[in-house]
Amino acid sequence: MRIDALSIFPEFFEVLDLSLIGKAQRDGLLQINRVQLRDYAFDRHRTVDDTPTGGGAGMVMKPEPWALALEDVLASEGSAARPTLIIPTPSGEVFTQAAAQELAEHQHLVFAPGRFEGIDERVTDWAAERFEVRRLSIGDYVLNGGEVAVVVMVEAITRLIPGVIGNEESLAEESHSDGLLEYPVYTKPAQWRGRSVPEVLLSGDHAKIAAWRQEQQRQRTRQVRPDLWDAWLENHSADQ
Ligand SMILES: Nc1ccc2ncsc2c1
Repeated sequence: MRIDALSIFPEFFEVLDLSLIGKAQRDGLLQINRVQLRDYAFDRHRTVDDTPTGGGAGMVMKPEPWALALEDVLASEGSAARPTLIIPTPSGEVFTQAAAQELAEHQHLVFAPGRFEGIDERVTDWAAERFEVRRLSIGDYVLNGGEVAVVVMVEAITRLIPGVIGNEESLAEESHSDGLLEYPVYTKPAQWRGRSVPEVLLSGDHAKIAAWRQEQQRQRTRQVRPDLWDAWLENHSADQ
């Protein structure tokens, strides 16, 4: 997979050179290009924003630097396939594990995180003629920009690429991978500050342990995320 991450603060993406995502790049499973948007602003101050047309507070990101940067990405695109342009925005569809799993199948993802009050809307319309455009939100709260959302989405997506995390089996048992929250985990010592590991986990009975873990997932999901629990029940009504 190739990823292009465009921003006026590309330093945010240096964290992706760490740990498993960094190793995946070194192993050739992944290529992440960081692009400085200001390299596509050619006035003396390399301006990327301007006042909102129609008035209002703050500043809006100018369209031209984005179009020039995205055209360079397209020019360097090796395959005939249209790259997927992900615009992180609080007004987008919610990014979920299902979205991460779908996007992990794509060969080329381009991220265009805005700052200020957002990017001139015409960039989205222009890009839709050249990319598959997805406007995605990581949740309902206020951020100063989309760069941290890019880091969240890149980690969630790229960890699903075969070979990126050593233990592929663990993927199947994680929160949201099967629609349920994950079960509680324990390790040694069996007794810690007066607290014991659940007996069943010491039984060696793998069937009992699996059943206990499944029940823990269901209880935790029902208590903490009734929305997920209702969806899970709907999808598993035949099992009940
Ligand atoms: N404020 C805010 C909230 C969610 C979100 N997702 C992608 S960019 C963004 C910005």
